[in-house]
Amino acid sequence: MYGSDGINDDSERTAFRKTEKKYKLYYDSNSKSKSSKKKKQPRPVDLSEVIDFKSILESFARNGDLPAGISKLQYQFDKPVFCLDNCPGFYFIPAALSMEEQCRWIKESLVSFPQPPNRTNHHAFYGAIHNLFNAAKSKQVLVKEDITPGEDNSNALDVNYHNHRWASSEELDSYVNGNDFKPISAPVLLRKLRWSTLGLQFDWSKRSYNVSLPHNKIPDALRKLAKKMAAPAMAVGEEFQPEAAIVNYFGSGDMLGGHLDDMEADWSKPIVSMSLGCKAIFLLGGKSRNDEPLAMFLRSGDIVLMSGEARERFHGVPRIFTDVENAEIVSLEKQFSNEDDIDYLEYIRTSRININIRQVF
Ligand SMILES: O=C(O)CCC(=O)C(=O)O
Ligand SMILES: [Fe+2]
Repeated sequence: MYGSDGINDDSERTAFRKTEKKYKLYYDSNSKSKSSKKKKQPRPVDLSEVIDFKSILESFARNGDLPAGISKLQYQFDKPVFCLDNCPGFYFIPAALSMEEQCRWIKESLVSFPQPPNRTNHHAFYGAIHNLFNAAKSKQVLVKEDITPGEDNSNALDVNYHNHRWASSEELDSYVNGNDFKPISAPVLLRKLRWSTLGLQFDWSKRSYNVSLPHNKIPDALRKLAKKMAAPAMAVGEEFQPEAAIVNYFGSGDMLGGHLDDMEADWSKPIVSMSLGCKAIFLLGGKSRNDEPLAMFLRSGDIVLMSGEARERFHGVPRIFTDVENAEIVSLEKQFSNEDDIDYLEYIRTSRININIRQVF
C-alpha cells in the first residue's frame, strides 16, 4: 500500500498522478526567496470540481435534493449514508462523529495509540518509544541510554535500538555525546510522526500483517464504534471484526500517494476510515491509475467506507488544508479551549489524523 506510490516516469503521466499534482500544496516559486519579506504563499488551487458532502448533506436535509450520481443509501442509520451510483461499495457518512467523539479519538491518537507494542514510523530507527506526546509537552529530548561501565549492560547493548530514553533539556547540557547519536527533541519527533498501527501489526517491509509481532487488541470503544459505522457496508446478518488499524498523521504539505489496500483477505469487508482535524482532499480513482479520479473533501468527523469493488480502486490524499479559511476546525478548536488541552489544540490546528480500521481475515 504505502511506498507503492511508484513515482517514476510512467506514473508521472497517469491521470491519478496528474490530479494529485493539481491539488498538492505548492508554494509560488518567487515568494520562497530569502530576500523576500513576504510570507510564502500557497499556490491557489481550483476547488470547483471537488465533491462537497457537507453541502450535499445540507441541501438534502433542506429539500431532499441530491446531485446527479449521488444517492442516499436505503438503510436505517442515525445519519444519512451517501453512495456514488457508479462506485458500488463506496459509502460517505458526513459528520458521522460528534465533537466529543472527535476530541476523544484525537487525544487517543496522540497519547495512547503510538505507545508500544503498537509500532510507529519511528520504530525502525529508534525502536520502541514510550510517552512521545507527554515528552513533547515537556520539551524533552531523546538521547541514547547511558551505559554505566562495570554494570551488566548486555541487554541494552544487544538490542541496540531499545536503549533510548527521554532527557530534560537541562540534563542535555551535561549530556556527554559519547556516541554518534544526535539527541532529538520530542516536539520534532511528534511532528514527524506519520503513522501508528493498532491491533495486528503491519510489517511495511514485507507488506503483510505479521501476526507474530506483539500486539494489543484494538481498544473496545474503537472496536464498538467501527462495528457500528461499518454496518451500512456489511451483508445482512454479518458483523465487522476490527482486527487492525492504521493511524495516519498529516502535517501541512504531507500527502498519501495513490494506493490500494490489498493485504486483507476478504475485500467484501469494508475499511472504516475516520477523519479528524484539518480538512483534506481525498481522491477516489478507478482500477487503473489511468482512470480519472474523483476529488472530494474530507472533514473532521466524516467517515468513509470502502468495500467490495470500491476496494479495487486507487485512492489517496494529495492535500490537507492548514490555513484558517480552509481547515474548517473552528468548532473543534473550541472543544480544546481548556488550558489543559493547549497541546492538543496546537497540534490539531495544523494537522489531520485519519484512523482506518480493517478486518484482516
Ligand atoms: O487518510 C485517509 O483518508 C485515507 C487513508 C488510507 O487510504 C489508508 O491509510 O490506506
Ligand atoms: Fe487506503
